Amino acid sequence: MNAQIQAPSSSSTFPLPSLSSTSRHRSKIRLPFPREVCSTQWMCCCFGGRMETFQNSNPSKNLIVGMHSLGRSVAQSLFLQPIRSYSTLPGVLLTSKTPDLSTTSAVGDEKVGVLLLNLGGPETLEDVQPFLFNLFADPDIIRLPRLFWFLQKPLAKFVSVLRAPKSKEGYASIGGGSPLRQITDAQAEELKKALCAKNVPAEVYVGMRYWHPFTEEAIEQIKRDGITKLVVLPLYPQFSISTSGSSLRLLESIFREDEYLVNMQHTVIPSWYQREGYIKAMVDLIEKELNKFDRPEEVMIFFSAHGVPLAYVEEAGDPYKAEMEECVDLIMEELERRGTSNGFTLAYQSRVGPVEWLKPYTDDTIIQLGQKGVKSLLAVPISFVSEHIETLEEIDVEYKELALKSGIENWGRVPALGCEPTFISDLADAVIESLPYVGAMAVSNLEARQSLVPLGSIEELLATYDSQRRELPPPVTVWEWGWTKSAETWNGRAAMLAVLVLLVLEVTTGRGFLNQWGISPLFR
Ligand SMILES: C=CC1=C(C)c2cc3[nH]c(cc4nc(cc5[nH]c(cc1n2)c(C)c5CCC(=O)O)C(CCC(=O)O)=C4C)c(C)c3C=C
Ligand SMILES: [Fe+2]
Repeated sequence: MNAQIQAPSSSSTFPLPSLSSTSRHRSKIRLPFPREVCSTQWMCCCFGGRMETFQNSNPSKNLIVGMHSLGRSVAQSLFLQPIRSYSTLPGVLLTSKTPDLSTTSAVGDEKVGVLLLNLGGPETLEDVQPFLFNLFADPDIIRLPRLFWFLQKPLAKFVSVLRAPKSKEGYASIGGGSPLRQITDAQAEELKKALCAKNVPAEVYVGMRYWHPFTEEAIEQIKRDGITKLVVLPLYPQFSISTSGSSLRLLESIFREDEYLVNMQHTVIPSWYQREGYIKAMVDLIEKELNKFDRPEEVMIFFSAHGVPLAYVEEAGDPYKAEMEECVDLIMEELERRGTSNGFTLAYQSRVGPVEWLKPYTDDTIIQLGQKGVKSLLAVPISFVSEHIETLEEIDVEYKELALKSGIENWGRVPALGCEPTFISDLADAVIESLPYVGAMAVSNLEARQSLVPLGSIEELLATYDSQRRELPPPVTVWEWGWTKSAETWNGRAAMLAVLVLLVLEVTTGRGFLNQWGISPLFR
């Protein structure tokens, strides 16, 4: 084990250890949290000791990977806990997957709730522009330098109006709206049933970041229902500042303001891509689609993940890329264990705006694969567990067309997990495993709240990988003459500044180009 763990102080986070990867080609996983001194007892119980116990009693590699998943997910739910809950760790961690609820008091007098966090999507074409406004108004999506924070909303209005026609076209082509709400509601329903079947009755809520039902609405319902223990489960397998991070940031600000919520015990499972059940469910779906090809062994498995701007990973420390790569490795290892050893590629799709995003890009990669003579391609959407515009339109229509044009003859696509029973059952297990670690909260005064509640820990979690928050250092600082990357960047910045100046003039004087075009009410 190369993991090092912080000694948690009453106000510090439990870190996420870098588990030694079982990957064939992974060099190393970047640790998104600072490596500091560790409470040896805690580390031993939670990781070192536990891993040994499992390895001794169950030498199969399969199981070890599974325990990695368990260790990681439990660790992830733990690192948001206050120090006083960790005296319960060792015993519980060494028990079976389903803890004895009579000792964890997860039910009984307690009312357990699960809050599923998701992105949300426009339900009609009229919703598209306001949905895009909400998305671009999120400082975790458009990250402005501190000096320009006051422009976040006007800029969001501007960008959302500019993008709306293109987005509307996409949503129109998939039936006039996003299926996300319907699918997430169905997942919530199935999760509730799965929890009940595992003897953990719980209410399951859906809180969307950018459209209905908004996270705020879900929280109101949670309060009305008198939930006393809450498990927060973002529906993104891998963590990104722009997705789970943004939702947690919002949740933290809601919790901070609310007396009821400050008193409610909760825990967070920030990412869960390593879970055995999730990996197996993905592999089941891949195998099924592979077998539809005439020659399954010749098919290139093409993982396509939603991209993020490169600076999120390189400057802000977003663990997204590392988690994505590890997730793909785990899936390929499980496939190999089952006797499938196809070639595979990971690429990133859906970039927006002028900055550089994670590479390789999906479109470029498809063209290259065609040039290399690949004839059969199976696309696997990997960053999201529901069908949505980027699977139904971008992959199924745009990338398929590009692939066929590029010389690929046989095309297939793995469906999103949706309500796959193995997947839902694994989510239920993740919730149950996290219950014993739902934190006790401080109630009395602000100081106590700041030092003991997990909320403060969310803040620290966010700060550890995202220390500069919105102030990302410029990706290119030195000017180079010619049609160079730096020239492009500086031109882009100059244009951006000009737009900002025009917007400010528009807002302050009520005159300008938007007025002339008759769209000035945008800023009201
Ligand atoms: C893991 C998943 C996602 C990441 C990471 C992510 C980052 C990210 N997205 C945008 C901009 C847009 N995203 C849009 C839609 C959208 N994004 C995700 C997931 C991730 N986004 C989903 C599931 C959806 C679709 C929801 C649906 O309605 O079906 C859109 C709107 C659609 C469009 O116009 O293309 C935008 C815009 C950025 C800028 C970003 C990282 C900074
Ligand atoms: Fe997105």
